[in-house]
Amino acid sequence: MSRRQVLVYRQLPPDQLARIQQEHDVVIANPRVAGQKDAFLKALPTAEGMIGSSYPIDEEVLTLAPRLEVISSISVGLDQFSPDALHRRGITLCHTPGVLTETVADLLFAMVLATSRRVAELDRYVREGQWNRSVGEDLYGWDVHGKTMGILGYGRIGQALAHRAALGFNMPVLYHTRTPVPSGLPEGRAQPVTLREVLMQSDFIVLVLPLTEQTRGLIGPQEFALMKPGAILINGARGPIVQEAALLQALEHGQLRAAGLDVFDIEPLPVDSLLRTHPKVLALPHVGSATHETRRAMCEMATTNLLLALQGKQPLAAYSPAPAR
Ligand SMILES: NC(=O)c1ccc[n+]([C@@H]2O[C@H](COP(=O)([O-])OP(=O)(O)OC[C@H]3O[C@@H](n4cnc5c(N)ncnc54)[C@H](O)[C@@H]3O)[C@@H](O)[C@H]2O)c1
Ligand SMILES: O=C(O)[C@H](O)CO
Repeated sequence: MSRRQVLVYRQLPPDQLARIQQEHDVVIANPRVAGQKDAFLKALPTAEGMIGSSYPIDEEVLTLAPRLEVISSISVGLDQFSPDALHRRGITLCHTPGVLTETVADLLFAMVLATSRRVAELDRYVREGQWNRSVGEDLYGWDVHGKTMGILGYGRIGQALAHRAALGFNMPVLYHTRTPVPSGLPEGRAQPVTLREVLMQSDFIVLVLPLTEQTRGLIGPQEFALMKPGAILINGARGPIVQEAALLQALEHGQLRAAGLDVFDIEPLPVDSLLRTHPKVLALPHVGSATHETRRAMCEMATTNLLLALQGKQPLAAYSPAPAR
């Protein structure tokens, strides 16, 4: 097996990098790190494999990389790529589904609890020295157990979230997804419904579906208007699925009680974003899968995917286009 040229465009644990270096010649250049963009661009013309994440591999990048055969993304989401275009060009696109499912579901549920019980807001209250008497109603939160959980996108993570809600917190679950699937829960604990029904009937609306042409801007003024007054929106999917201006309006007008956001239109969130300082927003820096165990598992899986694909073998998980109907 001949050595190939691999471009590593995000930091890997040393042992995973060593696995690649054992078989291939490696250039390390992260275009998001100051001073490394030129090295990234310079490596593209000879790159046959790439591994990384969080950087758009667009037409401009691909035009510079005519020898590319494999891209291994350290993510489950494929929105940094044009998967069908890559497929047409014969480039294998691998990703890391499954190994992060439970970790992301944990974080989504943490956001449900934190927004409803006002955890971050009350932490600020104590730190700022405002706790000088028993708290009054103005600082009370709202119960989570028994409330209705609405999930948009009932795939791996959506189902793991539904388990936590239904079995851990006795919450009725409503879900809407592109491809109908059984709930995976005991009879009567979760129901597939329309998007409109999720929006109208849920106390919590959690987004955990991919960013695609169909889902971009999916939640806008009309969808916010359908929500129960006092609903809480959690976006653990991708920022552009929610229209940020409409989200701010819904928070301002009291339609939404709070929003828990792990993802944003522009990441990192610009310092002048109104979402950064909004009192009803719980903002996290895209950390759904960011635990030591899971980020390591993602890097291992992505490395294995890259090595298998460069050997001409089937990777553990690769994109394949939906069959034509
Ligand atoms: N915040 C984070 O750090 C983080 C971490 C992992 C994943 N994610 C996001 O979560 C997404 C889901 O991950 P997963 O592993 O559960 O994927 P998955 O493929 O198992 O599930 C996605 C679900 O969304 C549904 N869906 C797709 N298009 C839809 C549409 N137009 N309307 C309704 N439903 C639609 C699919 O039918 C599927 O059930 C990823 O694509 C990624 O964007 C975010
Ligand atoms: O899609 C994913 O895996 C997460 O959002 C991390 O990028």
